[in-house]
Amino acid sequence: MTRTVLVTGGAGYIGSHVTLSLLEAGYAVVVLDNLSTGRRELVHGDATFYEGSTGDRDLVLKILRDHQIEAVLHFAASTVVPESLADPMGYYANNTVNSRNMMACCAEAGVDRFVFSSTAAVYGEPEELPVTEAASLRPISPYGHSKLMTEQMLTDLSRASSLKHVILRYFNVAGADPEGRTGQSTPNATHLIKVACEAACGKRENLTVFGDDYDTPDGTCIRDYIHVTDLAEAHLAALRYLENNGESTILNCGYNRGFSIREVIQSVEKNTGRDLPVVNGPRRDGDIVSIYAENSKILETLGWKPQHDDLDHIVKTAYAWETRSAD
Ligand SMILES: NC(=O)c1ccc[n+]([C@@H]2O[C@H](COP(=O)([O-])OP(=O)(O)OC[C@H]3O[C@@H](n4cnc5c(N)ncnc54)[C@H](O)[C@@H]3O)[C@@H](O)[C@H]2O)c1
Ligand SMILES: O=c1ccn([C@@H]2O[C@H](COP(=O)(O)OP(=O)(O)O[C@H]3O[C@H](CO)[C@@H](O)[C@H](O)[C@H]3O)[C@@H](O)[C@H]2O)c(=O)[nH]1
Repeated sequence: MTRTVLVTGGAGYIGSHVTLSLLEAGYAVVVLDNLSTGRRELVHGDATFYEGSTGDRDLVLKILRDHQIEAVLHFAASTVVPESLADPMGYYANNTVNSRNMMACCAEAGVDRFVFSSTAAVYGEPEELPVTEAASLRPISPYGHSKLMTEQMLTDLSRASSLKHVILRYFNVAGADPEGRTGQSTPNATHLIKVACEAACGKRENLTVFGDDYDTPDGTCIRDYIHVTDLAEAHLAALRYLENNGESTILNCGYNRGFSIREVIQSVEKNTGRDLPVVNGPRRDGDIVSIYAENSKILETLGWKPQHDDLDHIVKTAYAWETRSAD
């Protein structure tokens, strides 16, 4: 029997990749997206699409019941760290309050598998690297807090009900489907690799490095860039884990290593053959200096086997998408 899953945020960057993987694996997919940053054309033709909000209780309950949804993969969110500093109430409304609605609807409709898109931002500045799931949780942005509050609600609900969850803490997601079927088309994107690829193909005048006086080897911030296709496979593995009665758990999604902004720029220049117009700017508020994932827990728990752990490959697939998409 075909299993049907609900993907919130399925018109977005990561949700559209996971939808592809789910369809390929034989799931039926329903997408709920309000198109605030997502694109209608990124919703796969074989998925059923609802334009609407995760905060709309009646709509969410109707979808869960009409489609006999077995699991929810909850991507829909506001995702930009600096934007969250300027608009904290908006971030708590969309990321925390609307996520509460999704969980409450699942409890009411008897949907008891929930995969949640959390973030490395819940750790704040780590005391030790690589960072494990057991590290202190001290977010430094409203975005990180809004996600941590959702993690807490989910943990409490799972204790009090039959719901089981996998919380995936993504590190910096980048790249695009190697077959070019989907990619990142977020308007006014702020993500480093996306912005660098836009600059490389002349869609932006330059790339500003936000701070080069940090206490790191080359003075710029360090992140763990994970290929979006590997992340999509982690979601499939998480779903299967819950189907096999796995216990609720929290897992880092990253590669155990970090790259500085300068290293990313070098990779973009090498793989695009373009000199990037780079400008040195001031530090950006809310930035963590250095963070990368300890990933042994996800490898052991889900049997996840990353296939795309290579910065040059990540950059090449991101650039290939950038040069074929008009936006
Ligand atoms: N991109 C990253 O590096 C990264 C890292 C860590 C965590 N995440 C998390 O992954 C998830 C997906 O991020 P993304 O990079 O694909 O961003 P995205 O902006 O491309 O996708 C988010 C999608 O959610 C939709 N959406 C937002 N609010 C909604 C609402 N109330 N109702 C219905 N739809 C709504 C948007 O229209 C969009 O399609 C988010 O939860 C984000 O916090 C992303
Ligand atoms: O034009 C740019 C864009 C970014 N950066 C820097 O590059 C690093 C990475 O920034 P960015 O790509 O914006 O990612 P983060 O702020 O680390 O946040 C991303 O990664 C988090 C997980 O680590 C997710 O939760 C967020 O949703 C996602 O936006 C930071 O030091 C930025 O200051 C620049 O110097 N110039």
